[in-house]
Amino acid sequence: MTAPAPDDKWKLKPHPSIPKPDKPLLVVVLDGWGEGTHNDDFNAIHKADTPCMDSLKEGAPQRWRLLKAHGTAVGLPTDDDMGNSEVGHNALGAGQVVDQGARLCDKALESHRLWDLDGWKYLAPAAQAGTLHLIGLLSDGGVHSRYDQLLLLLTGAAERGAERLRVHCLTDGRDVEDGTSVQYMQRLQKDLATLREAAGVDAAIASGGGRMRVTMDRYESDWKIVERGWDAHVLGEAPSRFTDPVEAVEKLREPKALGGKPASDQWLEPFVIVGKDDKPVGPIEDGDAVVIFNFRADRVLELSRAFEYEKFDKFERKRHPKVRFAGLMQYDGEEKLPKHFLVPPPDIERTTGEYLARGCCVPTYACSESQKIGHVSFFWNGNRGQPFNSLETWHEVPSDKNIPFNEKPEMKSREIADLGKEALRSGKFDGGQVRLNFPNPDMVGHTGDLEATIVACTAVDKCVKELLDEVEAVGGRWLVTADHGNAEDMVQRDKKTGTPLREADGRPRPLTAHTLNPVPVVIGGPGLPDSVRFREDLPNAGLANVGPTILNLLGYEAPPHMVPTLLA
Ligand SMILES: O=C(O)[C@H](O)COP(=O)(O)O
Ligand SMILES: [Mn+2]
Ligand SMILES: [Mn+2]
Repeated sequence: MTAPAPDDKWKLKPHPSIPKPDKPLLVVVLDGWGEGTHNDDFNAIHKADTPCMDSLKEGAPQRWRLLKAHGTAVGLPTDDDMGNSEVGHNALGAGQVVDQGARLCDKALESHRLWDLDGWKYLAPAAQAGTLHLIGLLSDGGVHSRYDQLLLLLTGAAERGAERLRVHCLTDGRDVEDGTSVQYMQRLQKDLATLREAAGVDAAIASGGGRMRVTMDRYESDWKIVERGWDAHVLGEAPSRFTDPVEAVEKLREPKALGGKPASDQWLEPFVIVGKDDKPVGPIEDGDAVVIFNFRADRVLELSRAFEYEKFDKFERKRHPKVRFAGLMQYDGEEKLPKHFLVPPPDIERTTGEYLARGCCVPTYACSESQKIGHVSFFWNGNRGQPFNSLETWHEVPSDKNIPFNEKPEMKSREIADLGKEALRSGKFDGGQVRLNFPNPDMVGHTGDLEATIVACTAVDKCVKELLDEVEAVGGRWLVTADHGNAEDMVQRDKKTGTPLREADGRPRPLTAHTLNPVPVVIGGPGLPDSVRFREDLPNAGLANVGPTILNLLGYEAPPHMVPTLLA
């Protein structure tokens, strides 16, 4: 295939002092690798064997620094919001801080503008004549959804003629403390009772299940997860049927064996709520309205396809109701999926990837395993599901299916490292970028299993060492960073003192969620002129500053709309 010709619109000026490399720039994202404030037994990175990352931190202080990876630095509503992969990779790749989904939805709900937009106007007739179904993650995590937004959607719809409302809840335990599914169900039951009372509507919880087992798969890692959700939410079919949603999660959490651990909220089996007549209270029927109330794309794109497309072969839908379907946001702007949405998504334009592909015409190789391939491609390129052109190669290593990743903490890090080394050696990406994401610190961190996360961080550090050695051998350059914290803090702590919190029996209370900690960024490589180092006048730099820095490391000046480079 002939290489695309440079498009003048996307050309970048050569960097005044950093020559274009004739070898690749390696970019490594260690997913969930934060810089902890507590170097104690619950900091899996501190406890892991990490000679490579330690040496990078000690070796070249002018080429190692911390970056903000949470809150407003990555476009989230407040600085109490933890970072996450979506906003993190968006910022890294775009070199800009954009208002992210959570914030855009907050604004549209607070101003009531949401109800005047096309998305609601499309849903309204079906919401008023039929049942309005809301499907999404039930928690305050603020990573995929947020409880208060669900409540505003319910009350707003009821005020605008929706008389029958059904909520299909995925339980969390990943972005919030495990076990809180019970409280969230109780809270929703109470709020729905108030809504029934105040607005005289018929509102109820209709189905649910654990987010890692039901509905919220991503990057087509395991369509069975979506199928379980389809059966429960749409068909009203699940192995477990309950009349009471709180009892449902309590029972499904019960330890399998006497004295065993309760089941994680993340992995609860699907359930359907039935009435006294033992019939499901809220299957989805022709003429209904359906809205997914997650604002984040990756874990609801597959369910969206199942609702949106006549032609569908990923699992047997058995019945495909004719509904008016919308997302809280549009989850893929290129695929226009879903066609209808309540709030316009973040508008992430003129990203580093587009300049490099269309104007500089340098090659990019992006690789990770299924669980994070979309992070280094889709999110990195500003929520675009296709490469900009043939200069971009996206390579997915299939992840293990349907296992809690603490059972195999090395995940596919070995394969990713080997593919990265091959790409570096191949010559195919000279002058361009070899970009890798290692999911381990995050995916294993989310299980709350401290020992497994220590193994995960040790494995990843070894991979980084091998990759940097390969860059040394080929004479390239490298940048290593992360997208948010997770593994560096594996225990819930007293907010004031930082003391680890414990259960009644003294066991530490695991922290499965991301953190608000900064992340490291470090540069180097034999191809980098000795004069290149980090500037000291950007104390509040964040992930977005990595974007222009990557362009500089590739020998280009960054375009003026991006945030400042990290380089002096
Ligand atoms: O989707 C998930 O796995 C978590 O909610 C967020 O994790 P990520 O932002 O690291 O993907
Ligand atoms: Mn992440
Ligand atoms: Mn995560």
